[in-house]
Amino acid sequence: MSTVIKGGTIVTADLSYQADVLIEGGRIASIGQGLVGDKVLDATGCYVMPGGIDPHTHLEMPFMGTYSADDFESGTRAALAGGTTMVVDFALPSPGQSLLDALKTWDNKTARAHCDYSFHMAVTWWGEQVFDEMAAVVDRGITSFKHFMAYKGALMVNDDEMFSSFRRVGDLGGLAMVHAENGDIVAELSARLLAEGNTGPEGHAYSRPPQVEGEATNRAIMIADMAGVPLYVVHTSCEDSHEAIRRARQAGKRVWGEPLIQHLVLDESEYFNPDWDHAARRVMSPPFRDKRHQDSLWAGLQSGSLSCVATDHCAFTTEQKRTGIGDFTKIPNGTGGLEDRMPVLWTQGVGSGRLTPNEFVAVTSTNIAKILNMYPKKGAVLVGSDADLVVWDPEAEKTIHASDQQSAIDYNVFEGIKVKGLPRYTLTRGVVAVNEGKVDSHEGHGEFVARAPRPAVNRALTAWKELTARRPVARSGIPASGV
Ligand SMILES: NC(=O)NCCC(=O)O
Ligand SMILES: [Zn+2]
Ligand SMILES: [Zn+2]
Repeated sequence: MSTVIKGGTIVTADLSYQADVLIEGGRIASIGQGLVGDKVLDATGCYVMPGGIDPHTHLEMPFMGTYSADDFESGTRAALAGGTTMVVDFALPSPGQSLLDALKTWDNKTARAHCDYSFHMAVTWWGEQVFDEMAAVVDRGITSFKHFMAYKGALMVNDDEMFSSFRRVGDLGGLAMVHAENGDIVAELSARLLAEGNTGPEGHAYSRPPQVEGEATNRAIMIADMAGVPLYVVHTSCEDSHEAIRRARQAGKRVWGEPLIQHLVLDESEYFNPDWDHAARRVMSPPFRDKRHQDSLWAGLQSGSLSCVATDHCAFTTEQKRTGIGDFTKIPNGTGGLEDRMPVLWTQGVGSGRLTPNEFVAVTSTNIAKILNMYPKKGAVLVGSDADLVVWDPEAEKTIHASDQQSAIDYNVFEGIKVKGLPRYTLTRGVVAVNEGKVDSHEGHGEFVARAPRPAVNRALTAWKELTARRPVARSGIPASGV
């Protein structure tokens, strides 16, 4: 059966034009005028865009003694409700665990996924086994490797481990990723704050000032440069980190930065709320910042120095957050946003004139599809691309309330925010998952998306490194090695 989307304006990262889209077998079969299909979706007054891709989620993630509350069922349902048609989650070996065992665990979480998904692999420890298994992970279609520079004593890796891992990622044609915060300093500041009686959720923000992020971002950039590997910096939250990324890009380094929708629109005043639950529900790393940092992130999206907007969706219930009463370091870190990323970014970005509709598509879908080497299967409206599409009604409005969200948690950090711009239809590989604004998605429809290495960038970096490498000076009569 074929489906035709009629009467809309196609909006991609580089073009806007009026055309119908014909879908057959889950893919875009034709784009043009007057197309005919078995089923018709009316897109009059709407934009037809590539579905969103969220490159940063933690569904059913074991973390800080518990599991994040949204799994691949509720998480991907929430994604589709908000116009996101693919998520990329993190397979997370515990320190000492085989990467391939961790991958099996993550494979087993996905049976009920409503939309397509892929994985990044986290490198949480280093050794010969990790070195060897990374090749098998790449063969499985997972080519991006995340390193935590924070969470000391749990997930954090040190500089020597990161350098070894980055070099291996480079050789395999992969992408290095970092959670950039100086974990040693965070641990020191946390201990001092607790000793001084600063035990509330605001202590979390005080323990992670922008400097810890700026320092770690710059360090990761320099280590990646020395290793000859491209680098993706997740949840860039502040000018200090953005500045390091901007400078690196101006110097020709292959570095990308990812702000979160939370950091773009929510600020640190949330942590000063006298209601403990309110503040703790917003505890995440890095924490929310002030307006100066938010302006920097928006400017980065506008100018291209920041590339993708994600959610880092890692949702915990109020009950789970309360583990940290009396000690902020025990509050599970993470917030939700999968259902809200696209409508909130559209409203506060396109609605305010800070982003064009084309830039919106670039930062929610196309850029990451290219960075993760799945373009134009994903992130495009082209003949042959997967029909992961959102028919976006720029006039549809709602106020965000936890009471009508898909996520399993009991609150929403965007509660009360008004959005204008919502999906009329969301299609996942041609199957309608949001119909006339109502969620009607299909458990188990989601498939794993394997990604091939992208050796061209890595080869270019390696070739340049080799060409410019420091070499021994040949001296007549003096042997290179001692006698
Ligand atoms: N960001 C956060 O606070 N929780 C999820 C894990 C991570 O990305 O650091
Ligand atoms: Zn992180
Ligand atoms: Zn994360």
